[in-house]
Amino acid sequence: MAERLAVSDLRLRRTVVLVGMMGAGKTAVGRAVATALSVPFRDSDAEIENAANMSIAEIFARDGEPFFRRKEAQVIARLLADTPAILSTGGGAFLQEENRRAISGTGVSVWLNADLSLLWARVRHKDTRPLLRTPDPYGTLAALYEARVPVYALADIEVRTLPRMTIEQTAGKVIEALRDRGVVTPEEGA
Ligand SMILES: Nc1ncnc2c1ncn2[C@@H]1O[C@H](COP(=O)(O)OP(=O)(O)O)[C@@H](O)[C@H]1O
Ligand SMILES: O=C(O)C1=C[C@@H](OP(=O)(O)O)[C@@H](O)[C@H](O)C1
Ligand SMILES: [Mg+2]
Repeated sequence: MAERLAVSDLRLRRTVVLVGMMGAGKTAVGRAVATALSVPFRDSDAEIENAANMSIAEIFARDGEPFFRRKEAQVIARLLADTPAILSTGGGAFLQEENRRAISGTGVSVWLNADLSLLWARVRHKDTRPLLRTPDPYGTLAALYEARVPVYALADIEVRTLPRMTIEQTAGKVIEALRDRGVVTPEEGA
């Protein structure tokens, strides 16, 4: 009987783009998936922050959300043109049709889907997300969730993330889904 392949024997065929709400774990899980597969990890927010030498909150405050969205689209297009990698996006990226088209052209989208209660538990004590700087951050998060879920549902693959799952367990679930879809395949000769 064939032995089970180690994760390191797998090859990534296309860039995997993690999409979903703030707090779903796109950044944390994306990094863990990349580590497990020994492929590069990119995060569109981090790319924008590094290029501007400012935090996302500072960019929103100084240049506004439309400026941020233009930068985000540029970064995503640039990273999709690179060799296959794991690319975590910010929660609003997939809402833009331009980005969805670019992603479906060369990459594969994975919706990291978490319940609103879990998202809230993860983001409520952080002040790094400018869209939640409102008098009613829970109400704002809930409204964004309602509006965005139908768009995230357009992603190629959905992976549910549950409260008791560790980052590594969720990453394992993502890798399993990628194997099922042939996005990661056995390395030739492995
Ligand atoms: N099992 C888990 N899966 C994903 N994230 C988790 C998990 N447990 C805790 N977290 C934490 O949730 C927070 C939000 O995760 P993050 O990756 O920043 O989400 P996103 O990039 O989708 O906004 C981080 O502090 C992360 O470490
Ligand atoms: O949902 C959004 O519109 C945003 C999500 C953030 O990224 P995370 O989803 O990684 O928190 C960041 O891009 C920005 O604050 C806007
Ligand atoms: Mg993130």
